[in-house]
Amino acid sequence: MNQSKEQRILNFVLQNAVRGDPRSVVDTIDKYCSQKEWAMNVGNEKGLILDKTVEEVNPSVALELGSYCGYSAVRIARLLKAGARLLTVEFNPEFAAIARQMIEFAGVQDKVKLLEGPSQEIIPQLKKKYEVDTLDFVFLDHWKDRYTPDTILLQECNLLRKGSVLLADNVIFPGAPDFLTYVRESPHFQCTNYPSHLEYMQVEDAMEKAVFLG
Ligand SMILES: O=C(NCCc1nnc(-c2ccc3[nH]cnc3c2)[nH]1)c1cc(-c2ccc(F)cc2)cc(O)c1O
Ligand SMILES: [Mg+2]
Repeated sequence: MNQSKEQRILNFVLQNAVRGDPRSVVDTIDKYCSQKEWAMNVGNEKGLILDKTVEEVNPSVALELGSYCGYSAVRIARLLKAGARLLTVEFNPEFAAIARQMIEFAGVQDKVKLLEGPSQEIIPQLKKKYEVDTLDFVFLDHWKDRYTPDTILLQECNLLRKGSVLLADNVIFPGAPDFLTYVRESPHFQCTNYPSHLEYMQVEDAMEKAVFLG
């Protein structure tokens, strides 16, 4: 049975990147996905916005919704200080299996915990089961119609504190219009838009940063 695109991406990394070197894993995925097969990694242009935001926040506890192949989990984890951790949520078992191997190969497995399942089930478990107090940083990159309900759920579960930073991918393409309306009209969020492009394409996209005001 022939391989999935995600398996081909992983194989290309295993054969061409440097084990234990997160930067080489990220660059190798970008090389494959810009030259051979497009895939929905955040990519290097939006990846730089992600990097700057993670460096600014310098989170002790970060959450990612939508692991996919592990590209952004590796990208985030490589910037985390000693003792900091990233929880990443993936719904699709095939994607989760690929992401686990990608994270392991990059050598960031001690900083990253991949939680398999729907975000709406996992978010309410973060405090008790995963010993989270509050989240310093949340990267939203899962199904675009889940951004708003999960942002509401994070608040309901008291997982955000004054200054918690949400960063959302794809707010223009494929688009998350209800999320933009929700955070921009909410008195509890201070929003900033970062125009960019869809990964590996010349299509307009953007990221939205929403800082929780408490
Ligand atoms: O759908 C996307 N990303 C989501 C994947 C995912 N990986 N994991 C999940 C998950 C994880 C826990 C969940 N819990 C409940 N739903 C869940 C869904 N979702 C996505 C799509 C595109 C895209 C652009 C142009 C096109 F022509 C087609 C597509 C670009 C992007 O940057 C994306 O991020
Ligand atoms: Mg995305």
